[in-house]
Amino acid sequence: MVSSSVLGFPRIGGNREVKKAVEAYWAGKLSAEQLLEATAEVRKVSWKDLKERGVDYIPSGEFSLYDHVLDHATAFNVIPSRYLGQDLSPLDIYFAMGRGRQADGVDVPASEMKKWFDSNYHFVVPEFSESTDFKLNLNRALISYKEAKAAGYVTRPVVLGPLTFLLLGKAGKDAKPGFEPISLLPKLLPIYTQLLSELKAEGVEWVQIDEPVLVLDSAEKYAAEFTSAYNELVKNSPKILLTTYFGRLDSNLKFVSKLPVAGLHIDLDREPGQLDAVLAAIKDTPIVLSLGLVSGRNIWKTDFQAAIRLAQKAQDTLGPDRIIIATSSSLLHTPVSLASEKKLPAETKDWFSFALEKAREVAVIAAALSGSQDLRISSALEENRESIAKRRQFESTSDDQVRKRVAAITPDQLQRKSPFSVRRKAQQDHLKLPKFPTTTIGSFPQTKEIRAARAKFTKGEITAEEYEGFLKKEIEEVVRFQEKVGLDLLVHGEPERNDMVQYFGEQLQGFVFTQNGWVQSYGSRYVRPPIIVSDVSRAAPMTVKWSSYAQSVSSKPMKGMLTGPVTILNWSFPRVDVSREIQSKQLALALRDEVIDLESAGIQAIQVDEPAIREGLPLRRVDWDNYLTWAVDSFRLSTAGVKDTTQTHSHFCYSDFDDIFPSIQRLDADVISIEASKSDMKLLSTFKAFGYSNEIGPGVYDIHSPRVPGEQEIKDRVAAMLAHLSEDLLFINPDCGLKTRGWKETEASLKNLVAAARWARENYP
Ligand code: MET
Ligand SMILES: [Zn+2]
Repeated sequence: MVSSSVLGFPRIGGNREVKKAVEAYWAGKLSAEQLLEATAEVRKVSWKDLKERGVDYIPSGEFSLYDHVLDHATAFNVIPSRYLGQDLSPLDIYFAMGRGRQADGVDVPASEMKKWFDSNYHFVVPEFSESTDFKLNLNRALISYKEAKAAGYVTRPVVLGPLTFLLLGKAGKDAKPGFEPISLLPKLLPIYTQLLSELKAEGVEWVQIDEPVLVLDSAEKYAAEFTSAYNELVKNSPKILLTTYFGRLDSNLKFVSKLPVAGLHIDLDREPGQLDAVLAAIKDTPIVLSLGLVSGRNIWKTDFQAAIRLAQKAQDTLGPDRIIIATSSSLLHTPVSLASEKKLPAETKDWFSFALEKAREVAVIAAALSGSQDLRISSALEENRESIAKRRQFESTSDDQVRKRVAAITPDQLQRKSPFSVRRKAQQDHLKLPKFPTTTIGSFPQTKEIRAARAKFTKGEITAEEYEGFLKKEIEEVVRFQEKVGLDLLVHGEPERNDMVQYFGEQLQGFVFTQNGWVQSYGSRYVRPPIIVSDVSRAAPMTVKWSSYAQSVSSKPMKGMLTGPVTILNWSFPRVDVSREIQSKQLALALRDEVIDLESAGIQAIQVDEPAIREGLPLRRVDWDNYLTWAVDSFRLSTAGVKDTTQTHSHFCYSDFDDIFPSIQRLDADVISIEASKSDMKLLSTFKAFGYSNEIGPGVYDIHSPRVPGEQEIKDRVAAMLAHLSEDLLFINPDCGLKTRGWKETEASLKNLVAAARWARENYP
């Protein structure tokens, strides 16, 4: 019999119960017991839902109040000393690590977060050192297994693998120079052995051990460590399902197929091409293969016929008892259920599958492969065939205008009229910015009033005219504020935006939106990614009204503000019937028209933000060039249509550029702003080493904290920057938008920033 499985489930709860309970606990409105009760209920419902949909292997232990890597670290006693000795409960230590804590005399910043592979989910980076004292504080896998069993469900516990745990971690502050977390493997394995043997003693049949690092190039270096670790772990353990996802095993398959594990999971949604190689490598072993056919990363209904075709191949080679039909990864990256979408047209809704619908999909595919005669299965297959056919038909109805336009893109459309040196002169004459120009990254505080007005407008409680009047008043106030503080290049402040991607998605053709399609970004922060369903085009100008209004009330130059094509694509659920490259170029053309319209409306500087360009980088290095080529071309396509006198800007809120530096240069933006306030100035020497020639504003202070940077502190930063960068190229700005800040600290910080710029003008004339 072919069986079915789900690798992990969203944690938010069907009605955001977990998010609400966690935030209520933080606000002191819920006790720890009440929090745990509320979340236990959500887990119980998830198990029941998965069971009812016919899933054979139901996960447990992957639920989290904040982040599963943080769960794992605290359970294994990997807790930096700064969080200890403050009289905090284990739960509060856990949250302090995730989000920092500033209360009752305790003041500790949060641990670093990083993006989980190429997703928009952030995990808390574990910190290791020679003195890390691994202990099993909590066998979460065992506890959750028992919890599920008591509720009547037999589950397959999920555990983060030892290699992934160490390789995703970093050296803590107390580590000696040159320390590498992987050196702790021998010390760590006994703890895993303890965990696994306790599971075995409890009668657990299978355990899912996640080792997603196996889809990275870097895993190849650790073949010996993987081999010795798993040889050790299998000695006293339930059957191990070694789980990989988000990519392909490639050359790592050589050693992975020889590991003594009972099962292997591969992602066939992302990388269907790896199936043949994997089958060849494991066919003479006893390994059970879990086929990740139902996407854990996107929301499209699975094409059963295509999935069955692929699975049949595996079944022919391995036999029905050695295959499992599974989601490609945890369903963490998808919303809970389509059932709560009341506004999507039925036809559109029929294209999608969220977590619960996906759970049914794995069960149906498995039953079909087992030759089930159940009428419900045959009718599910039939419905799926019809639905997919309808979707294919819809997908084939293209917007020919848009497609032709993409096909007709010429190299000169990617090229500004003159080289930077010529443009720079033209822009100096045109914009007349002083030396060390001051500017901001776009947004100003999104106040309660702004959010309330937006909510009223959405609910129809105020008219479009009233809402527009409100926004114009906001814009004018923000402009007056910037004039008063003395900034040089102004912005309109973005009060109209609900979100930097959603706002544009809502105005473009080709997107649809969910009411309840929440996906975890980090901790209790969830986003609702728009879904791209068809060819993208711009029906009408999107921001021209706001920017030109802002310009009309000031004599200082105004910077237009757009989100870039690659960022809109990476923060949406993309289509799967056309490539990401095509979608990105369609977006780029729509933005190109907007950029040209802004210019025609008298806007002399235009910023196109691309904060997501780096996270979209493929996991395998061989795939980088292709991605970077179309990503950079898309940015150029959106910005290169303007005159030499118009200054283009771009913004990235990170500083990890070493790997992609030539691509940043190739964007050929006149000015870029980057996050350099938290990193040291080493970054800037990279710019110097690569001979970066255009203008640049490395953030002079960190906007992620309410702390006001002193005037002297900013002067010192500017001076340090000038040791690396030419004084003619330096812009002075914060390191990201100010939307999450309050007005008080914004005013104080920007005054100091302007004072520092004035000081620089006097001291570096
Ligand atoms: C995450 S980058 C944000 C850029 C945007 N223009 C803002 O200021 O909010
Ligand atoms: Zn930013």
